[in-house]
Amino acid sequence: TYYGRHMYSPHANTHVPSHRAPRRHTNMDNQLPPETHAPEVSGGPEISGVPEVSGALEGHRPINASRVFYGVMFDAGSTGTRIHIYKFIQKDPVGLPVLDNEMYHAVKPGLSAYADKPEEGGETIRLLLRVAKKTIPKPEWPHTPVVLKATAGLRLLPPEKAKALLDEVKEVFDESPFFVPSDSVSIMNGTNEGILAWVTVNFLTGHLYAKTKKTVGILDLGGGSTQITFLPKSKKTVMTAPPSYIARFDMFNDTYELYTHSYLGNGIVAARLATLGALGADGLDWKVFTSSCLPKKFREDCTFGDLTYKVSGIPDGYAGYKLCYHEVMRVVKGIIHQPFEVKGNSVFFAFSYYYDRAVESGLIDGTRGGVVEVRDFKKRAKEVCNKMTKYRAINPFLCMDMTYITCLLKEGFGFKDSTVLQLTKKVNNVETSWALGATFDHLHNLNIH
Ligand SMILES: Nc1nc2c(ncn2[C@@H]2O[C@H](COP(=O)(O)OP(=O)(O)O)[C@@H](O)[C@H]2O)c(=O)[nH]1
Repeated sequence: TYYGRHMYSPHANTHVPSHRAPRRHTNMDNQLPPETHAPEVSGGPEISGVPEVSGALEGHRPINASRVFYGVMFDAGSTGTRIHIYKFIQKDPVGLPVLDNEMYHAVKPGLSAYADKPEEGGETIRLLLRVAKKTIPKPEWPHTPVVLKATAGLRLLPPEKAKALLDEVKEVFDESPFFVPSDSVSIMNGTNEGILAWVTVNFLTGHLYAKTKKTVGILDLGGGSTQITFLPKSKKTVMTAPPSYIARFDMFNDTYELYTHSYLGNGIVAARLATLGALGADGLDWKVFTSSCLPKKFREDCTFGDLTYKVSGIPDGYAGYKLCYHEVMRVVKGIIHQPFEVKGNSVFFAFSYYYDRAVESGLIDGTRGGVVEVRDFKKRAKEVCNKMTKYRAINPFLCMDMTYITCLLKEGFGFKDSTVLQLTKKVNNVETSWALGATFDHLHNLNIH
């Protein structure tokens, strides 16, 4: 539970009147369910978004009663679809709600695998909505917003196929008993994906309340794209970054200026195919794509998005870390921008596939996560690549993935060997993902510009 420390606000309830109303944003959905849609609270603290909900309920509930409400966020990723059901408690009508807990469930493959059969894709959403029905009490269904945001998988599909999938999801939502805001189903842009994951992690770690402006950076490695986001300490980082890598947004009465970028095609699965020279290639029916990053006798069909590729090791050639590093470089060199200050001593939280691969290779414990340095990924990558048969049963791509992660961190972002990575799946039992930040955005008017 998140009483006290995990309030929305850096000031908690007592300082609420010092809040000005966050500016209403234009680019993201922000509506309240029908019965709870309140007029601006007049005379009270000027807060828009969630606190209005409580204002609306004053008429038919005792003023001091705690109210519980829910938010449902779907993460339609390239490798899977996940549902996050958040339960919030509104302790008093004018105070800020508190995140009580999260229910999480995931299915594979992702929506993009259903590019040619959207109805079947919609079925996976129906399945996940059943989890929401089991978790959320029936009387709350009509007040509970359901929102789906898609990431790299749908960004990479031809627009008409992506649209057919989103239309199907919207139909499934409309048939459900939940509240469906307009624009409830969309493809999220990479900048928001980075910002919202940063918001989640800094909220859960308590950095958003501390007035110190001390925050942590985040590294998110998906199947199709990868994101880096941090609050620059040095003006030079901002000045030397490509302008589109600097994003400003308002939250809790503060304006933040973040360095953030999402590299489409640099997620771990897309990077595998690019390393193999298979992304964008023709002749997929007959070509076999080979790599020295794979066990020599390995051969498999790999599906990503709506395409299938034949891949294999090099049966009578060499395999190992050095050759593999050379191969993965083609996915990194000249593509990834090195921010000025990552050579410093900042701490980054790394999750998603950074976490999964660290577990598979034995770098960290699968339940507790852990702290590693960039050099640990490199050392373990070498071990995995030089003992491919040992790790083959766990994951035949482990050498390629670990080598890619090492290359991305060092050659790509330019991290030092000694840079500390906090590998985290959950903070206080809540998943580290952009989904919580996106739910806040929906409920609370983050203003991203
Ligand atoms: N534990 C956990 N893992 C997540 C969550 N969201 C995404 N992931 C992980 O993120 C990785 C896949 O990213 P995905 O969304 O498919 O790729 P993208 O489309 O490129 O962003 C996998 O390692 C997932 O297990 C989450 O909420 N919790």
